[in-house]
Amino acid sequence: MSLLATSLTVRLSGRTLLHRVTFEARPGEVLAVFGPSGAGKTTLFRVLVGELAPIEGIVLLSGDDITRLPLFERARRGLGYVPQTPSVLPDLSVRDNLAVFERLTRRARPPGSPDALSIARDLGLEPLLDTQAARLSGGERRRLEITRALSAAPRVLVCDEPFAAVDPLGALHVADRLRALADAGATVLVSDHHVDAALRLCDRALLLLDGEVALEASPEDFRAHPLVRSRYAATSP
Ligand SMILES: Nc1ncnc2c1ncn2[C@@H]1O[C@H](COP(=O)(O)OP(=O)(O)OP(=O)(O)O)[C@@H](O)[C@H]1O
Repeated sequence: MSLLATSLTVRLSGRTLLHRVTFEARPGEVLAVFGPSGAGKTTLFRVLVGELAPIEGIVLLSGDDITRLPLFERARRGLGYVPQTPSVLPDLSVRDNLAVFERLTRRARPPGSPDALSIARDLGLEPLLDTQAARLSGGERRRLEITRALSAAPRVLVCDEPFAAVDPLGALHVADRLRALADAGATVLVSDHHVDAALRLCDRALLLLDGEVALEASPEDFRAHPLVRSRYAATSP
């Protein structure tokens, strides 16, 4: 499923947080959204998933206008979301967190899509299945949130900082899983300040500056672009 954003504009408390943001993310690809803190990445993702309404612009999912649909309705259509802020149920075990989410998001999963326990195993969570989520480290919690999102076999996955607090080896496993999801035909959006990991994973990269798309490029061109180097990251060649 493609995700098309056209001219998205968000204004809150008298400030313009997004201005005419337009891009398309296509099935089979990973699109990375980069930008300095405060550039508007989380704001953009919240608009895409239905947590925040734009004052202008539209979001199309596979050609359908979903701009006014609530988050749960978008989820039902196959739009998954890993928010930036913690979203586990702290009193439940890892296993029960996965089971509750599976019940909530039950929808026809494509044949052959991996189940929650096999994803949990791949992401190193197997020894923690009976641990209370409140006792997880930041990186372990992040891997649980990603496992949960992947277990719904989303057709579009919007992932806000998937590598946050995840150690380097864990980040490789997370990246492999996100790549596999895209290779199976899903559309994946990520935003993360782990620039190297995200650039290795993505097919295309956007740079958001002050709420506007300043650049759209291949990972190679993005890495070398003067605007990226001067305004965001001193990337290694
Ligand atoms: N509810 C709100 N009301 C007013 N301003 C807000 C609100 N939520 C966020 N902002 C502001 O919008 C701007 C963009 O925030 P956003 O969280 O989208 O940035 P970001 O690019 O995701 O940053 P980071 O990389 O630090 O996560 C920030 O300046 C933030 O202070």
